[in-house]
Amino acid sequence: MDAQSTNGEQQAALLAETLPFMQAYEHKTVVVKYGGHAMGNPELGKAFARDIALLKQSGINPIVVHGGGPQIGAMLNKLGIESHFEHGLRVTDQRTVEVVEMVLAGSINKEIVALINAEGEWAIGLCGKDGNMVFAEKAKKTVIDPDSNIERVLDLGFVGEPVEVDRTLLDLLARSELIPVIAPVAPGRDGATYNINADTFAGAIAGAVSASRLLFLTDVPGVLDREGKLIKQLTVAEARTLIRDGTISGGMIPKVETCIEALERGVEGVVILNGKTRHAVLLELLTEHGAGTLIVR
Ligand SMILES: Nc1ncnc2c1ncn2[C@@H]1O[C@H](COP(=O)(O)OP(=O)(O)O)[C@@H](O)[C@H]1O
Ligand SMILES: CC(=O)N[C@@H](CCC(=O)OP(=O)(O)O)C(=O)O
Repeated sequence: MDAQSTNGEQQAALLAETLPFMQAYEHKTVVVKYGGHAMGNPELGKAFARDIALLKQSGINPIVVHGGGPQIGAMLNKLGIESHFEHGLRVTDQRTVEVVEMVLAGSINKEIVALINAEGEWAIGLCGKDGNMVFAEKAKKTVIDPDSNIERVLDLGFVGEPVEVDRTLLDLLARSELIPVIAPVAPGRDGATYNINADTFAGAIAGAVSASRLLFLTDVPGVLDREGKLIKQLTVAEARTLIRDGTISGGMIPKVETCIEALERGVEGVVILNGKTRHAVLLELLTEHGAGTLIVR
């Protein structure tokens, strides 16, 4: 067989594999959470934007929710503002929330919009404030102290939890050429601006629009066990045990908690995968060999 026909056969095999997936997702909504740790490499950023553009061109309805934790950290550092995390969430005072809004809804949001637009699509940058999309309340987070086993309430300042999501604007955009790119900042009915963990925000959006898939792009292959090996599938009960025993820690906690809530809200499939793999989104959605950790009921 000559090289040309081998190449042709490979292309046909690839098409045969991807077409049924494309058909299955046609007109379906896929929420992609693009984490701050998965950003930063221009080549990978372009590949991510290409994937999102291709989804839209294939008749799928992508919604991007992005984070930017490391980028917020760098800006706070520059400004000499200290910040620390509790249970994976940034304790946020008034000055910090101003920086969070500037970095998330400002520079990062517009960078992602520009990357997708450069792929020939029409992206629109939003945050929870736009179109009355999301309203938040001060987060009421409690944790059990592992030493004393006593529950304590965390005061995280202007950290919010989404309590109302209005899908009107997202439904309008789904019927248009526009791809929403959303920063996890939202107003409260009290007039304050809240900093919302991007994973939590993505879960709330995915739940409100009854997404078919919610993908979390991060900087690790998925949920890892104590030996650092990828766990390909996790039930909700197993995930809760791994949080309790400390195998899942830091930023992975809100991610996994969100996966659990999203499944409970009726999102069909939730996956945590490595955003540093080229074309991670396309590979996950359109091929048999899904990467990352699939969380199931
Ligand atoms: N069991 C675990 N498996 C994988 N990652 C974990 C685990 N426990 C904690 N982590 C940490 O969670 C991080 C991913 O969460 P986070 O830093 O919030 O990323 P992102 O910015 O993508 O949301 C990983 O880089 C890793 O350091
Ligand atoms: C309350 C809270 O922790 N908010 C996050 C929002 C950004 C975020 O979640 O970004 P990643 O997805 O890149 O981690 C923060 O201030 O870092």
